[in-house]
Amino acid sequence: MIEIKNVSKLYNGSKGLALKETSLALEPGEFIFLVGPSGAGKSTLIKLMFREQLPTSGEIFFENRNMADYSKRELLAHRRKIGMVFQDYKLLKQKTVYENVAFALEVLGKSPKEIQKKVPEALEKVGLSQKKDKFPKELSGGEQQRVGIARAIIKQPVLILADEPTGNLDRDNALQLMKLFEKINKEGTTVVIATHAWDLVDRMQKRVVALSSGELMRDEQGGYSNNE
Ligand SMILES: Nc1ncnc2c1ncn2[C@@H]1O[C@H](COP(=O)(O)OP(=O)(O)OP(=O)(O)O)[C@@H](O)[C@H]1O
Repeated sequence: MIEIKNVSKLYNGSKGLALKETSLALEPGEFIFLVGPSGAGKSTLIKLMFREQLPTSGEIFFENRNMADYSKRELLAHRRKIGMVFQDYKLLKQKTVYENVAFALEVLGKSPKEIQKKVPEALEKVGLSQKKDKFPKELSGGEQQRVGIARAIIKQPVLILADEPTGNLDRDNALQLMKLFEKINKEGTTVVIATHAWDLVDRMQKRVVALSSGELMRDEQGGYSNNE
């Protein structure tokens, strides 16, 4: 699905490389944790996959197309295929749960009929049907992130990129969210999660890609660290 080939990233005005000659292939249907200390390059890798950033050197292929060669239209199409989930949820405060999720389809120009059908399905999937008329400030952190996930999955993305999605949640809520990501993955969506939550990574037993100072240190199935 995504092939990252020998990619380095140097941000403007920065001295050191955020990513150093990193290569990585993601297959459709995988569930991958990106782990590593602060500044390791996890968010950079996610931004490159969304094409929010371009590599300084190396290439990234999405479904066999070099992402650096995208036209404007292809870039939009790329982003439509990807659902983003953020640590701070990024919900619209003045909109209800229903309206937040509907908005993701409105901006894609979908018909009211399709929106009316799909929003309840997405809310059902994340267990928030009862809270559809609440505003974000009336929800717990875990519930707000479920709205964030409903908003991501309603586009029926092939890939979900989540940057520290459980960073603001307690352990129980965080585990429930990971289980929700697992359910979505089992239904066919590829999932990539950057996280510091080593205990959850240990518990989930998925593919773990570990970065340190921009370098890929480890890539294997299992827990957070390799000395267990
Ligand atoms: N926009 C930017 N401009 C300059 N340097 C940046 C920028 N974004 C990130 N960096 C630098 O790139 C390196 C990698 O950062 P990145 O955010 O990818 O790490 P991370 O593993 O996601 O860290 P964290 O766990 O703290 O989110 C860091 O040294 C960081 O300071």
